[in-house]
Amino acid sequence: KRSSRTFDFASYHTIDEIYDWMDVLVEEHPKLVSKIQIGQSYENRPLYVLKFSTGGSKRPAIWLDTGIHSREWITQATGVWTANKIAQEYGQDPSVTAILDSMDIFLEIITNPDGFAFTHSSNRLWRKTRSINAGSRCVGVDPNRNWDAGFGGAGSSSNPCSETYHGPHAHSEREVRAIVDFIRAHGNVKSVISIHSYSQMLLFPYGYKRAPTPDHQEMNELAKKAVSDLAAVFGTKYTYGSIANTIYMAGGTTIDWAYDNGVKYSFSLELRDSGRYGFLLPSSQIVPTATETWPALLDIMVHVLEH
Ligand SMILES: O=C(CO)C[C@@H](Cc1ccccc1)C(=O)O
Ligand SMILES: [Zn+2]
Repeated sequence: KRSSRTFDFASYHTIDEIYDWMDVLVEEHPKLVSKIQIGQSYENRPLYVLKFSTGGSKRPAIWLDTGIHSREWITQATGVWTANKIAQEYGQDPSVTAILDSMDIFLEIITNPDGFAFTHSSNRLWRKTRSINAGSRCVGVDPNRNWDAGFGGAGSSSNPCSETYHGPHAHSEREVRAIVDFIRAHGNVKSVISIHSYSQMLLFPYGYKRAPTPDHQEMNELAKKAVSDLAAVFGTKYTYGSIANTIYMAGGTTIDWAYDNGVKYSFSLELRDSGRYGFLLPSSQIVPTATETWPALLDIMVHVLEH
C-alpha cells in the first residue's frame, strides 16, 4: 500500500508523483485533509489545492501557495513537506491544533503545473506559464505579474519574451484566475503566503509602489519575529521588509492583489539560497529548508489566529 511514510521528502519529484502523494495524504488523514480542484491550467492540467479543516463552514482561512514560478523547485518540495507537517502536528502541536480548531488552511503545491512539467521535460529554468502569446514566438506570462494590483506597472514587462511579461490583461492566466475566483468566492481568507525562491527574504506589500501600507508596522514586527525564529534553527539569515524596498519594484504580484482585496496578512517568502546554487538547490537542502521555514510559517499563522 502506498504510504506517505515511505515518500522521499528529501528528493525532488514530478507532478505525477506529487499528485499521487496528495491522494495518499488525504487517505491517511480523512478527517482533516481533502483535495479540491480550483480549475485547470492552460494545458488543461488540474489545479489541486489541499484543504486542512476540522469542520465548520467558510471558517477564517489561510492560503499558501508554492511553485507559482515553476523553476523554484525548493518551494514545491517545501510545500509537500509542510502539508505532511500540518497533518502530522494536528492534535500534537498546540499551535497547529489551535489554528485548525478555528481556521482552515488551503495549500496549492503545484500552482503552475504546465511550467513545472516543462522544467522536467524541456527547460529546468522555466519560470512563466506556458500560454501562447498571440503575435509572438515567445511563450508564457509571469504569473507573479498577472494580478490586478498595479498591473502593468514598474517591475513588469509588456514584452512577451520577457521573464516578467505581465500578460495581455490582468488575470489572463487560468492559473492566476483560478486563485482569484477561489479567494473571492471564499470571502474569508485572512492571510496569503506565496512562496518563492531564492534570496532568503520575507516580503510584504507593496511592490507596485514604494509607499508603506497602513499595516506596515505590524507586518514589519511580525516579519522580524518570523525571520528570527527561522534563523534560530540552522542560522540561515533572511532579510525582510516591503517588496519595493527589499527586493525591487514589481507590479501585478500575488500578495499586492491579496492585500488590496482585504487580505491583511499577505507575505511572500524567498527561500534558500542566496545565490550559490540558486534555483538548482541540491536536494540535500530540501528538508533543512522546509524545517527552518516551518517556525516562520507558524509565527504568521498564529498571529493571524490571535488577531
Ligand atoms: O520570483 C523571483 C525569482 O526569485 C523573485 C520574485 C520576487 C517577488 C516575490 C513576491 C512579490 C514580488 C516580487 C519575483 O520577481 O516575482
Ligand atoms: Zn518566484
